Amino acid sequence: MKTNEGRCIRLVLIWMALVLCVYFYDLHGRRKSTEEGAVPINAVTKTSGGWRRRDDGGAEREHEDDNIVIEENLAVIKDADGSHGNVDPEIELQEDVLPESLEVSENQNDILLLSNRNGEAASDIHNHDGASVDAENGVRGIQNRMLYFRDPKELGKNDETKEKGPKGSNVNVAVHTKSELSDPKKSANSLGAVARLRVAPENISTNVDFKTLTDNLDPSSNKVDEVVSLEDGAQGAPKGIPSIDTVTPMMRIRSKHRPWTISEMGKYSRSLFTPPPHEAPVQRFPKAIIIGAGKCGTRALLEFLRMHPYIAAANSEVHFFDLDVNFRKGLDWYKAQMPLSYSNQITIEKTPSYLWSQRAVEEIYKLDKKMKLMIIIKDPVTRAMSQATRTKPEHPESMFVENVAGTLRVVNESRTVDWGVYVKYIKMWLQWFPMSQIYVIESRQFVYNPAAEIQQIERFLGLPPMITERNFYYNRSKGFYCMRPFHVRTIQCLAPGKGLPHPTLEPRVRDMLYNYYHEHNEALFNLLGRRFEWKSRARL
Ligand SMILES: Nc1ncnc2c1ncn2[C@@H]1O[C@H](COP(=O)(O)OS(=O)(=O)O)[C@@H](OP(=O)(O)O)[C@H]1O
Repeated sequence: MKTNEGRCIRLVLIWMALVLCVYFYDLHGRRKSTEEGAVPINAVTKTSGGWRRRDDGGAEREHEDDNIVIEENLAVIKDADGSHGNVDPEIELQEDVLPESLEVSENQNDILLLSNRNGEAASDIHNHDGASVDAENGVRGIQNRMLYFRDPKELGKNDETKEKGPKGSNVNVAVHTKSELSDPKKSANSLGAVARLRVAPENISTNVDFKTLTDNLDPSSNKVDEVVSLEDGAQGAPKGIPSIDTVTPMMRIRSKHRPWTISEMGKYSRSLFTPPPHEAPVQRFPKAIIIGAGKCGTRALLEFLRMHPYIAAANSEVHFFDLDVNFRKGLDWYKAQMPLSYSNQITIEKTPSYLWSQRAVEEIYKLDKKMKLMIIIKDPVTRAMSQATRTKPEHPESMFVENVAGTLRVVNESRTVDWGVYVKYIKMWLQWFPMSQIYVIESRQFVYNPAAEIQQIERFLGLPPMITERNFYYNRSKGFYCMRPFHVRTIQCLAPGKGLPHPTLEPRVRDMLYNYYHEHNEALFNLLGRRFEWKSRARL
């Protein structure tokens, strides 16, 4: 009897101890999640001055000074400067690089979509037709932005693929450009292009951070299982590859820091974006285009605008209207370059050389008389220098002046010089479009205060005002603002190739250029009805 009683008491005590453990564990967990600042997504609403958060008891709290970053299904509260919490080190957005981070998601397809750091599909990086790939080691080809791997059901069926393992194992993929492959040094160093894909078990979605992985990979240790060579300019995919429509997707790889995708926008917060009910997203022609000017900040402008949930922006420069090779492909091809969008979004693209193309003016007008056009311009001498910096001539002066019979003259027929005569080109557009459809931004204003400029563009495009200073982060070492999009917790800066120091130009040549541009700039200020603080005529 006594033993039974004792047993009962012991059981009760164990039960109580268990209850207490669960209670403290739960309490600790809750506290931890509050300390980390993560709350369910449906508990936060965006307000004009910040965020409103509803706590468990239903009480509402304003977070004016805090920055709430929407992550997968949580809203993470951070200090206003973004320093609190786990903000990743800066992530560079690169224009012409290979995948930075890949995600394998879902379980029923045999398609891999490779994106670069901009979220651009691999085939887009090199050409718009798709690129051929090394068909060995399970890689079947690339088509319509999709890279096809051997059906994982086949993995393990022969020696070649066995080591890659069945579902749930890791596969390392190296993606190289053709030029990288032909240069052994570059190839060895191109670990930046290696990523490990997880052949996902059911419904597991894995984020693979490219940078972290590459740190762990040793090029000499032959750890790469797949080598994908993207041939520049190669046409189409190997035969026999089913089209996207006929293949059930099994794995989709996408850039972790890729731009906002529409299917996610509504999911994150309906206060940020609400797709029209019962509507499937489709590709549409742009309603607004950044037409130029090259080297004046067009990429920054596009990426900053892309943060707006009601904007769907094409990733790469499309070059449809200016390049014969693309123009010949027709408007269907053009539309196919556009991202999926809902009818309440505005599709935009940027191709900085449209500004200088007569055909672009006429064809864009034919496509849509109501097209909104955005032009960002900078001091033309700085623009010319920016262009010269990219081509790295030993004597940049040779790009601007020539010696004719012992006298120096500005080579005004050279494109580097001529493209800075903005007034001539804006007038060309004005022959077809009214000024009310053309928005001109001055690059320096944009560099110093991007939020204010983007807010004006929101008005120009008729978009709900959403972008604020909170979406920007000033990077002192770069001297530029970087982005803090709504939906990712990283700060995103433009590629390091932007903002490189310009070579010094011989003062005499620089002054000649300023003198050359003087009257054109004056004509531009008259046309626009405002002046920019550009250096004026120099004394020679
Ligand atoms: N936020 C931010 N981050 C980085 N760079 C910025 C930014 N805003 C403007 N810029 C300026 O953009 C210049 C490059 O212009 P584009 O993007 O139009 O170049 S391109 O025509 O697409 O090649 C580039 O010119 P350079 O300084 O000569 O590289 C930058 O000055």
